[in-house]
Amino acid sequence: MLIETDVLVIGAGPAGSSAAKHAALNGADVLMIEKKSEIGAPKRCAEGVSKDGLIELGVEPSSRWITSEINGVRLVSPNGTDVWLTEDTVKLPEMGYVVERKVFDKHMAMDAARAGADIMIKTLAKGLERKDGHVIVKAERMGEEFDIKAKIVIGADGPESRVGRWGGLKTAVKPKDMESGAQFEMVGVELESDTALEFYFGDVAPGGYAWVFPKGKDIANVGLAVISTLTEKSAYEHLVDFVKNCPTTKNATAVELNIGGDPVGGIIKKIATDNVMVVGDAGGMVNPLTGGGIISGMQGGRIAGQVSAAAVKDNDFSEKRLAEYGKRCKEEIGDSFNKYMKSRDYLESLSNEELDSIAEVFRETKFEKISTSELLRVLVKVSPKALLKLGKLF
Ligand SMILES: Cc1cc2nc3c(=O)[nH]c(=O)nc-3n(C[C@H](O)[C@H](O)[C@H](O)COP(=O)(O)OP(=O)(O)OC[C@H]3O[C@@H](n4cnc5c(N)ncnc54)[C@H](O)[C@@H]3O)c2cc1C
Repeated sequence: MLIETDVLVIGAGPAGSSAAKHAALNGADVLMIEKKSEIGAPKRCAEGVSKDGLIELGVEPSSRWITSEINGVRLVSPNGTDVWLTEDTVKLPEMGYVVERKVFDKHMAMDAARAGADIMIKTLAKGLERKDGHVIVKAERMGEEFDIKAKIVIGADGPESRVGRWGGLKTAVKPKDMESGAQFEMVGVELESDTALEFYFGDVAPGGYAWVFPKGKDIANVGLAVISTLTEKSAYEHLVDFVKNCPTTKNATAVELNIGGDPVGGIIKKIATDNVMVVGDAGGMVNPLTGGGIISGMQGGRIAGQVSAAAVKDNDFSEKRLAEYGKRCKEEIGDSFNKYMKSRDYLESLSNEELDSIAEVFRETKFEKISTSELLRVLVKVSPKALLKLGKLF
């Protein structure tokens, strides 16, 4: 069997669905394939998304996939000192809603289908080759093997992406830039507030942080991410210790376990070549500080969809034509990642004691509104290296 299409999207996560939707809206014939039988499940995500991000993407919030609305954060230092900030005081990425990914992802795939994209579930891409200016992708569904001929392939196949590599892109992520995440969805969580995201810093999660994201009165995603080169223990072992020792979770029960990688090294240098583009986690479109990649992946997907459809109209699928995609991703997403990368380096350099002193000072400070320069002024008071590491950002 041979299926022909203009644009083939491999992977129906948020980035893939966004790419498929925008390629279809811009006139391309689009097929999206997904290896799993249920789009969005199992999740590998704490499910936090920003309201502003959804608005910017034109996605209407829906009670079908919102589990809780968030209006603040609780930041907890290693000795338990906590700082509460509300959304009126500070704008934080990934703050707005905690969603149900298995409903959210399906909703985004439905949007792509409504825009005109075809979807094949339970369909695995196994490899690709270029032939006569096109790409032939080997695929398998329910034991049947077949070929898909496409003008452009968009690899939206997540953190363990193989599509880019098949197409000749260097998508491998260095271990120091790959966070390992482990998370329980838990019930019986004794939340201080069911409208605030909780973040825990320090040795609980070397190179990352631990989180409690509420999904109901006593339900939450409780997880953490670590950089494996900075710790002897696995993310799962850190998580078990965290849950046992954290007052919020020590009496809670897990009903789901999620394990997954999160590439936090920024967008890979080259994200498009002849006939092939990568998007979302596959292209490193993850906020290096927070590890959040839903919104940025969807933004990348929108650009990939628009550029691929325009390239189809021009009948030009060359690396040169698709370079517009890399350029726009850098301008619209990548440049903002640089400051998050520096903030992550700074955070990583702080000892437990320094984190505790910063938390103490923040607790005492009455912030009207935290501007970045105000934040730096307070940080420099307690941690002079803040100026060194972050000074040029503000
Ligand atoms: C523990 C953890 C917590 C996180 N928390 C957050 C958070 O709170 N907020 C946030 O914004 N981000 C979070 N992230 C990151 C977020 O989950 C990802 O950035 C996001 O899912 C990326 O979307 P994507 O579409 O690029 O990839 P994915 O969502 O991974 O989708 C890729 C899809 O491709 C499919 N696929 C793969 N290979 C093939 C193949 N060969 N053929 C067919 N289909 C294939 C997969 O089955 C999958 O459905 C977290 C990540 C982790 C690990």
